[in-house]
Amino acid sequence: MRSFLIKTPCSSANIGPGFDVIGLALSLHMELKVTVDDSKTSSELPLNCQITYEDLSKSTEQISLDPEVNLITRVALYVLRCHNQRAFPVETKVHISNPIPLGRGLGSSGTAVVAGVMLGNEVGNLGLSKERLLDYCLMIERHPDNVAASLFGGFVGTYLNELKPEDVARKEIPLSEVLPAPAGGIDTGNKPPEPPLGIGHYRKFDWAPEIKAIAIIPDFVVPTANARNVLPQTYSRADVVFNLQRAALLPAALGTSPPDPDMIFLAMQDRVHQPYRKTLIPGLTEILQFMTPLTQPGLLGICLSGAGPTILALATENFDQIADRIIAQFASNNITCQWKLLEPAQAGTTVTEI
Ligand SMILES: Nc1ncnc2c1ncn2[C@@H]1O[C@H](COP(=O)(O)OP(=O)(O)O)[C@@H](O)[C@H]1O
Ligand SMILES: N[C@@H](CCOP(=O)(O)O)C(=O)O
Repeated sequence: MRSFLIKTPCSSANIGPGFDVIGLALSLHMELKVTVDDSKTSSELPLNCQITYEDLSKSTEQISLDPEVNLITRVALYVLRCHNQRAFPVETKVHISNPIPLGRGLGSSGTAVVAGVMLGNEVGNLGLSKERLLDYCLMIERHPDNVAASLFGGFVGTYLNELKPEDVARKEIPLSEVLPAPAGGIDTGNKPPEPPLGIGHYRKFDWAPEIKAIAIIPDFVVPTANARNVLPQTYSRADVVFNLQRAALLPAALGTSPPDPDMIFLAMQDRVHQPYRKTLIPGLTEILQFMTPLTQPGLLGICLSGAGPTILALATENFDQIADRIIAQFASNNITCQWKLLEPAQAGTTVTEI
């Protein structure tokens, strides 16, 4: 019998100008308690796997307990099947405790994908490195900012490699072939497409220890796919240059101690995704405009977290007042919120024997 714990932090992607590039792992962790009972020789469980789910975030969405449907186990099966293992080992039990709210811009799906690749790697005894597991994540999540933060931890800058034409084609295989629709318990025997080597890479940046992250989480869902559909296909040169200037400053601004509020506030401005997502998030325009380090002592910068609707405010003090002002702005649009004071989660995803 083997028992182990997989702990994966949530993420806040983009941090203003770093759309699909910059990510920050935060101290809200999903945990998977896994047991593999190898004293048994066969199992009645579908795909030899039993899932239990503890929702600590009070989300309204029901998470499937079918291992062929649940995102975490589906991703684990993808990794296993790439290595000629068709099902979980007899007999696998996975208990998921999840405090990360779903569809709010705190990387719940990226966290699930990262936990899933880790689960496949561990139960299959595959011995894949985290760097290789990032390739598997990218076959599913497609942008590296949130998954790299959840996998490696901390404040990261990410990029995708220029791949050879045949590898580009493999990387762009439709998601329906990577994670095929559930086959109703019937094993189709198909081997899924393996990721090309070295799709995605990351670099960790410093983070000034004084800086804390306030996450203001509205009580409504914005699916990331919808928030990507409202973005334009092309941008003006002026808007691209505006974001490049700020993204180049951001790591130095957030890594320097003591933090310079004016520099950070400027470095967190964005013209690539936030202006377009305002249509999905009532009050976002006002929230991004009405608070500055001058009007709000302690505030350093403010942005949309991931694809939203969560707002991320970085600050050194007066956390309650900053959160209260943002919550009041949402309340004027009849939207209620919860908020959390978080810190960077430097360790990323960990596996501990228990
Ligand atoms: N722990 C989980 N287990 C299974 N599915 C999950 C889990 N977390 C997220 N998901 C799936 O991901 C969806 C949310 O993904 P997405 O729209 O990208 O929002 P987010 O900004 O939270 O990542 C959920 O609706 C759910 O289908
Ligand atoms: N760069 C992506 C990040 C999505 O993050 P999530 O937390 O909303 O899943 C984007 O902005 O679309």
